[in-house]
Amino acid sequence: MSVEAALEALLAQAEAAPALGTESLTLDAAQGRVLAAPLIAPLDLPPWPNSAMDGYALRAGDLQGNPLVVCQKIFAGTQPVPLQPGCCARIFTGAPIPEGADSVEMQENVQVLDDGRVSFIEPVRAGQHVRPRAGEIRQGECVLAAGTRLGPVELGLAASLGTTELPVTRRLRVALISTGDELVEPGEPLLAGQIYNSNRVLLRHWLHRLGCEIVDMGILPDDLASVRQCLGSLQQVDLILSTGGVSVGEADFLGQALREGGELSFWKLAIKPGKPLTFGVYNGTPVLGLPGNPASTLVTFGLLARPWILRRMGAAVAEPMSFKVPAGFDWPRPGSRREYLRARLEKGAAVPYANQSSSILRSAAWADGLVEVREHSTLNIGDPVRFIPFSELLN
Ligand SMILES: Nc1nc2c(c(=O)[nH]1)N[C@H]1C(S)=C(S)[C@@H](COP(=O)(O)OP(=O)(O)OC[C@H]3O[C@@H](n4cnc5c(N)ncnc54)[C@H](O)[C@@H]3O)O[C@H]1N2
Ligand code: MOO
Ligand SMILES: [Mg+2]
Repeated sequence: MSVEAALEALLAQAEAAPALGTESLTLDAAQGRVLAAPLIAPLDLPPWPNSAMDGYALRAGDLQGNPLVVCQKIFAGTQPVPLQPGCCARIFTGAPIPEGADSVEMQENVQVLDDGRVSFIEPVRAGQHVRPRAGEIRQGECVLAAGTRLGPVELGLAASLGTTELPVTRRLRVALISTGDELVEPGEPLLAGQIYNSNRVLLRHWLHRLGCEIVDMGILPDDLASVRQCLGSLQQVDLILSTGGVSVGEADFLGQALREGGELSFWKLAIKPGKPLTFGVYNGTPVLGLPGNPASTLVTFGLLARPWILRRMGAAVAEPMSFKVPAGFDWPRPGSRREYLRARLEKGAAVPYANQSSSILRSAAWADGLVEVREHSTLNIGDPVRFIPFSELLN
């Protein structure tokens, strides 16, 4: 199955699922969540015209080349009085423009005369350096569309409108399972033949960044009964996410558990790393079985699980932004699978980590992102390749 077909099937399944409930959260609690309804501006922004500069507010038409009398001083946070003809006002950035004024001149372009009047060195264009009422946002406008992921900027914008709470989709409940008799948790002694469970920490943090609630099932032993018992026990979750045990080994049980007790939707993609990715349903709960190799876990989670999770939570944009960069390598022997190399951007070109073995997580720590190398196609140095920055994938 191609990467595109798998992604399409996953997104279709996410969209067909019953919509998640919503909840109202304070701006502080809403970080990383998905807006469940459009944010409509409750007021004009700015609510009243204010000065963009430290200088003098005036009516541009008053300037017939003669100096103006400074009749008031307006600090930000104070209220001005209407401007009389022949007057101008000393004004500071952010302060309200007095009624009757239509422009502001910077103090650098004004000469203060001995008698306190000011003469304007430069011609003044009506409207200059004034931030008009509703110049940024008009009351009733849709400021953030439903499906927007709420980060610092979106939350700041909501605050600028006086919003204290936002409607967001509830957290997706994701059961996280690490399979493998060889696994132990960091902190335990490493006995012969054991390795530390890194996928669990990788995915816990990643799921947390995506706004998910984690039901951590820890490590499952490699036996069918344990896998089926665990899958069967998970009723109240939106997704079962497992790592390991999805290839063709005699200790790989996830596929069998799905075939016997649930539904195996698809298995094996034309992707490297991540070929044995498995997707199915068990007792009505979607099950995503990621490969155990940590780099495979990372690539399949980033490119396939993450879009499913975001779409399931109602995010308008589920897929990461990517862009073309010149390949800093050649690729004379293409394979039959789409490859995602962990690569750095060096002098604007994509340079892959020396060892692309899918068990090497450190390649991702070293890299800036993934370079997509298409199946069956050779590459010469300098050819454009699609680059997906980790800054996109990991958030
Ligand atoms: N004869 C074949 N063997 C394999 C094939 C194949 O097509 N023919 N596929 C290979 C590919 S591709 C991948 S990817 C791996 C995936 O195998 P599994 O998903 O079954 O993963 P495991 O066998 O359970 O583990 C693979 C590897 O990763 C280590 N691992 C597992 N879980 C963790 C974890 N939580 N933290 C850190 N490391 C983990 C595990 O010790 C193994 O070394 O199959 C290939 N085999
Ligand atoms: O698909 Mo695997 O991750 O190539 O080793
Ligand atoms: Mg295996």
